[in-house]
Amino acid sequence: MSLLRTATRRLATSRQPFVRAGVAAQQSWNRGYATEKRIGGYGGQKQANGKYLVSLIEGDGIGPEISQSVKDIYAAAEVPIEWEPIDVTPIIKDGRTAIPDAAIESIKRNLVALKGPLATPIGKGHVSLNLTLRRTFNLFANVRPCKSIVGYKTPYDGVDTVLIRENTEGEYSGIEHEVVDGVVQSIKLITKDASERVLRYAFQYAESIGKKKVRVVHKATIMKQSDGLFLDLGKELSKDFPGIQFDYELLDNTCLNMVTDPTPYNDKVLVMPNLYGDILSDMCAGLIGGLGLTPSGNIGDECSIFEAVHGSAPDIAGQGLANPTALLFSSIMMLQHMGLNAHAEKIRQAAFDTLAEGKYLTGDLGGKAKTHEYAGAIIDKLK
Ligand SMILES: NC(=O)C1=CN([C@@H]2O[C@H](COP(=O)(O)OP(=O)(O)OC[C@H]3O[C@@H](n4cnc5c(N)ncnc54)[C@H](O)[C@@H]3O)[C@@H](O)[C@H]2O)C=CC1
Ligand SMILES: O=C(O)CCC(=O)C(=O)O
Ligand SMILES: [Mg+2]
Repeated sequence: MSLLRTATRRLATSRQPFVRAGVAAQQSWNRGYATEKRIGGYGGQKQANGKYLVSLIEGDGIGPEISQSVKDIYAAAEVPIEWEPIDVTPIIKDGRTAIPDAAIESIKRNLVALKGPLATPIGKGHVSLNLTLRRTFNLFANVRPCKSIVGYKTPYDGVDTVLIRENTEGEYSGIEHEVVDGVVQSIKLITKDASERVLRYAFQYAESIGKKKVRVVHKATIMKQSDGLFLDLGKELSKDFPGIQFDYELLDNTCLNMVTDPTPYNDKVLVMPNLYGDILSDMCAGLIGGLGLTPSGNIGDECSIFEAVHGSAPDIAGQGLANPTALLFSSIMMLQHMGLNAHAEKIRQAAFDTLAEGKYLTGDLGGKAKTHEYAGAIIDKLK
C-alpha cells in the first residue's frame, strides 16, 4: 500500500491545472489547417535566424531512417524549424530510470519535440522511456487519429476515428511487486484528477474538431472501482458540454464493432484508460493499412511530444524498408500545434498525393519503394 500512496502523491504533486490552451491547436491533423488559429498552448519564439527550435529524438530501430525522411521533407518544404537532436539514453537517478537532464532541459526550452520510437526490453531491464517521457512532462492526453488514405484500398473506406488515451497512469503506472514467491501484483492506478483532465480534454477536443459525440471505452463491469471512477467522471463532466452527446461502451464490444464496421465511430471521440488506448490504437491502424500510417500527439499543459503509434520495428530496422508516414503525420500534428498551418497543409497534401498515386509505396503498403524513395516522391511534389 505504501507504494500506492507514494505513486498517488507523486502524481498529485506533479499535476498542474488543466488549461484550455492547446486544445484548439490539437485539431485533428487531417482537417482544414488553413483556417486554424495560432494556439496559446505553444509559446515558442522564433530564434534570430527566423526558425523555431524543436527537440528531436531520433529513436531506436527504424527511428533514424524515418527521422531522416522527415528532416529531408522539412528541408524541401522550407519549414522554419531547426532540429535540436537530443539523447535520451536512460540514466538511473534516485534508483529510478530517468531521462538525462540535458534532454529534459531541451524539451522544456523548446516546448515541443518530435520523437522516433524507443525500444523497451521485455521483462527485466529499464522501464519504458516512452512512458518515462510522458510522465516526466506530464503529457496527460495521447491523441491518436486514424484516417483512411484516399486511393489506398483497405477492407474499409472512409475510416476517421480519433482515440484519446489517458497517458500517465492506469495499467501503465508501473507499480508492481512480488507478494510472495509465485504471486505478483500489478496495480492499475486511476485517479480522479488525471481522469478528469483527460476526459475534459476529450470533450474540448471533440468540440474543436466538430465531432458531436464523446464515448468512454471502459470495462467497469469488471474493474468496478477504477474504470467505474473513470466512467462516472465522464458522465459528470458531460453536463458541462451540452452540445456533445455522451455515451459509453465496453472495450470488448468496441473491438468487435470496430472491426465489423468502423464508420459508426467517425462522428465520435473515444476516450479511455491507458492500456485500452494502447491496444485499440494499434487495432485502428490495422483498419487503414497498418502502423506505418498512424500518428499521435502526447499533450501536456506546457510541453508536447509528437510520435508515431508504432514502435522501433526491429524486424525491418536498418534496411530502408520503413514507412516514414506515421512520423511525418505526427510532425504535421506538431506543426498545427505550433501554428505553422500552411506548412502542415503543404506537406500533408504532398504525402496524400504520393500515397494516392501509389507509385512509390513502401513494402508495408504493398509497394517496393525504399524509405528514401518514398520521401523523395513527396519532395518532388513539394517542388
Ligand atoms: N512509442 C514508442 O516508442 C513505442 C515503442 N515500442 C517498442 O518498440 C519495440 C518493437 O515493438 P514491436 O512490438 O515490434 O512493435 P512495432 O510497432 O515496432 O512493430 C510491429 C510491426 O509493425 C511493423 N511496423 C511498425 N512500424 C512500421 C513502419 N513505420 N513501417 C513499416 N512497418 C512498420 C514492424 O515491422 C512490425 O512487423 C519494442 O521494444 C516496444 O516496446 C512499441 C510501441 C510504441
Ligand atoms: O513504451 C513502450 O515500450 C510501448 C509503448 C506503446 O506501445 C505505445 O505508446 O503505444
Ligand atoms: Mg502501443
